[in-house]
Amino acid sequence: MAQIDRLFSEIDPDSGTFSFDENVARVFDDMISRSVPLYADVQRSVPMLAGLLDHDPIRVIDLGCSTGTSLIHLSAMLPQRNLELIGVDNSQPMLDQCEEKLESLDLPHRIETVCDTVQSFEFENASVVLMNYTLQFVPEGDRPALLSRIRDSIRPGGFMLISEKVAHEQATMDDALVELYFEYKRRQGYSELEISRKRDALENVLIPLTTDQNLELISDAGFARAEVLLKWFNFATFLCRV
Ligand SMILES: Nc1ncnc2c1ncn2[C@@H]1O[C@H](C[S@+](CC[C@H]([NH3+])C(=O)[O-])CC(=O)[O-])[C@@H](O)[C@H]1O
Ligand SMILES: O=C(O)C(=O)Cc1ccccc1
Repeated sequence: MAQIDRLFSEIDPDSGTFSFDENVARVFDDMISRSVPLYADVQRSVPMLAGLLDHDPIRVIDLGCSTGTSLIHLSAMLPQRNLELIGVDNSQPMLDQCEEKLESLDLPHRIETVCDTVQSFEFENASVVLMNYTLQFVPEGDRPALLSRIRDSIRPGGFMLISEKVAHEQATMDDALVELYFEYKRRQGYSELEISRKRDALENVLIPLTTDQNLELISDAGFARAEVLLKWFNFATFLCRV
């Protein structure tokens, strides 16, 4: 079980730049569910959308799988389907938490995890590629080639589901959306100190693009259709079909 996220609550001279280390991994499930609006809805949408496919097997690659939440949902919600579930993450501490969760559950499918970067991991024949809140951590210059590789790996009928924190092209509107997001975090029990320290730690680590920039990248990668499936102020989920 993830511990309560109090990572940024005390002044700690060691913590500067955000990274997916042991300290983050230990609290990650609590951190992401309290920090990402619509997170539970995105997770629920994964088996709903994958379950619509007539692929057999349904092969799902989760890029930036963290503690395996989406893959676990898929297995639990689609017990009768033939699923191949593969999670990729370059943080071993996150994958250790994932393994711990998998050991405590009795799931109907095997979930394979791979410690690698999404830029170098090679995969093919995917029904579904998930990339929820992960592209924002990939250097901007690497994003076009990664999206093209994902596009080329997806079988006819399949899709990519991608969620991102998004920026607004207009600075005043962007400031307003960020303030609304900080209000959301206050309602989730985070203090001013925790909010501002995490904002500083994420600077130059989490680099959001605008909704239109993301749609353009997705289209340039060769996806036939992309639509905004869910949106909460500065968070968006894109359904991208081949
Ligand atoms: N280049 C990279 N290569 C591989 N993994 C990476 C890379 N950069 C970051 N990661 C990994 O991407 C994950 C991002 S979290 C995803 C949540 C999950 N999808 C969820 O739906 O619960 C989102 C967040 O923390 O905001 C972390 O586990 C990183 O280690
Ligand atoms: O907390 C934030 O500011 C976020 O953008 C969400 C988040 C969630 C988990 C790790 C990093 C960022």
